[in-house]
Amino acid sequence: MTDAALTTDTLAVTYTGNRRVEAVKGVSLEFPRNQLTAIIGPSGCGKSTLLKSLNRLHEIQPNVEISGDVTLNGRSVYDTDDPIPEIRKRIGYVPQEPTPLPLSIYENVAYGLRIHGEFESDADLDDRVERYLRKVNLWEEVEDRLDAPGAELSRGQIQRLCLARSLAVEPEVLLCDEVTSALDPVSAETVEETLADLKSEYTIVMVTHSMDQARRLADEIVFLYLGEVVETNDATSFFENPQAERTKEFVAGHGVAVPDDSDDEQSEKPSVTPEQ
Ligand SMILES: Nc1ncnc2c1ncn2[C@@H]1O[C@H](COP(=O)(O)OP(=O)(O)OP(=O)(O)O)[C@@H](O)[C@H]1O
Repeated sequence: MTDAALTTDTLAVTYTGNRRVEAVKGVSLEFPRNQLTAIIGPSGCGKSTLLKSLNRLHEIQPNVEISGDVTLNGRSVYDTDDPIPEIRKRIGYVPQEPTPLPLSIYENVAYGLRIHGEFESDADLDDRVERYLRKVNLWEEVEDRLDAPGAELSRGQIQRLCLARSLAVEPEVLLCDEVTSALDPVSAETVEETLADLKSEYTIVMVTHSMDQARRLADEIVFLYLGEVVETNDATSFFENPQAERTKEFVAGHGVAVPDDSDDEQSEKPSVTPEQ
């Protein structure tokens, strides 16, 4: 049986604004411990919505309904009295856009540790900041300018700084939402190399548009289509021996886009009904 750090049980997410959109439709998944799982699928299939619902990040926007559950190391993420910041500490999130805090390089990493009071002395804080900058392969590039603003770094360096900030509070799971797609190819490669180094030590769930990146990095693949899981498998089996017809088409590079609403009334798209 899989040793799963994170599981979902018939998790469903519906946007209830001007129109109802069933973005994630009753998804049950297991994310294995200390492995990198890539969530892939065509644009609009619900990848980001699924990722954000894993640590309740979607709750920062109005008009979202959720049912089902997420379990982190045996404890419900939804049916709990734990404060949401505590949940998001245990399940970290790195967004697509590299976003430094308006603080120094050092303080960007120290930030969460200071908030959660998780250091014993200044020397301990220094050690932790260095440890996590090393983990993301950034220490040697910044050790002589730790007091400089984080925003002065290159975008690839900032994204690694954001990874260090997330890792410093020792999350049980790390969510990565297209973390290389806003970067130039060289920066994207350095961030990808960092994820490759981290993945045996952390449970990582990553959304990516890049099949090549999923092939290079992922241990496990979840293929979503129209808010449902079409296929999930270890990466080698998924790419070399896809089972579902939809997966075969997707892997072969076909059927990539969810049809546009305006093209065809009968076309497949996330279930949308007008607001009552
Ligand atoms: N805040 C929102 N309000 C209403 N509908 C939304 C909202 N966010 C996403 N959606 C809809 O939910 C569906 C899933 O969107 P989501 O962003 O999760 O897909 P995705 O697979 O991550 O897309 P992409 O690959 O383009 O980033 C889409 O139909 C989208 O239009």
